[in-house]
Amino acid sequence: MNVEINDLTRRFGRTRAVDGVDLRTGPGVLGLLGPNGAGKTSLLRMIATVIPPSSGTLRLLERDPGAAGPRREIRRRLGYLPQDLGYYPGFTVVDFVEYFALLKEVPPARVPAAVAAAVERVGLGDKAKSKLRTLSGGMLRRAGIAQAIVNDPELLLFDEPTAGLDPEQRVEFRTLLRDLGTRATVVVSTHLVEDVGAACGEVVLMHQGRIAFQGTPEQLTARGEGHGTGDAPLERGYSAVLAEARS
Ligand SMILES: Nc1ncnc2c1ncn2[C@@H]1O[C@H](COP(=O)(O)OP(=O)(O)OP(=O)(O)O)[C@@H](O)[C@H]1O
Repeated sequence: MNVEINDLTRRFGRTRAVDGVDLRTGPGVLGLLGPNGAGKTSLLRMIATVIPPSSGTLRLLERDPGAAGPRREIRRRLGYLPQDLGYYPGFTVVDFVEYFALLKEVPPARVPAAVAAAVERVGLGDKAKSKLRTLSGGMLRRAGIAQAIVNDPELLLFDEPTAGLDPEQRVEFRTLLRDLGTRATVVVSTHLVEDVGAACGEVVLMHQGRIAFQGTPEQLTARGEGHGTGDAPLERGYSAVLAEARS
């Protein structure tokens, strides 16, 4: 199992952003759904080793991120696209992705090819030498995806990766997700249930810091049959589960 989480809780003052979550997952694409404030970002940040849990246990890539040595190794082998990634405006796309490759300790001799491959994979080959300040929001998001995949990670965490992408790019990104999920564990937080239907083998729906549903997209769809509101079957499943969690 690449991710093993037991009774994980993260508090911010009196708020329990994540409240007793259990989750185990191996290779494949896992979609993380839930309304604003459900705890998706907080859960991803703990898995990304950016914030520690308040309580509970977390094992990543068979290692304990609470200890400095294993945490460093986990960080070398993971990729993370946060919701609001900072960009140095004067960097080119290549400078930016290369910077992350070096942070992740990709062997220097392999960096140029790894950077070129990541930039191509997100469709930014023709913008490789462009300064970040000249890119559109969607292109910046793709540069962010490139930095997350540059080290060929075994654990990939995307926080709302399709926000700002145009429809064609979103479709291409879903193809990339499916491809990445054949080898890595990919956890993707999104508000777009279409992303989940198209790219995820498994879905977790969070509500108030807890897991309200875990299963396949088909199982979530089944929860909406006959009730639930929404234009698409998955949306009806989503709303039916949330309505039940709130009642
Ligand atoms: N650094 C923080 N300090 C204080 N409260 C926080 C912090 N981060 C998150 N929270 C709170 O924790 C709860 C969960 O937030 P989180 O960002 O994890 O949810 P989310 O599901 O990612 O939401 P969204 O869909 O809006 O991105 C919210 O009530 C939020 O206000």
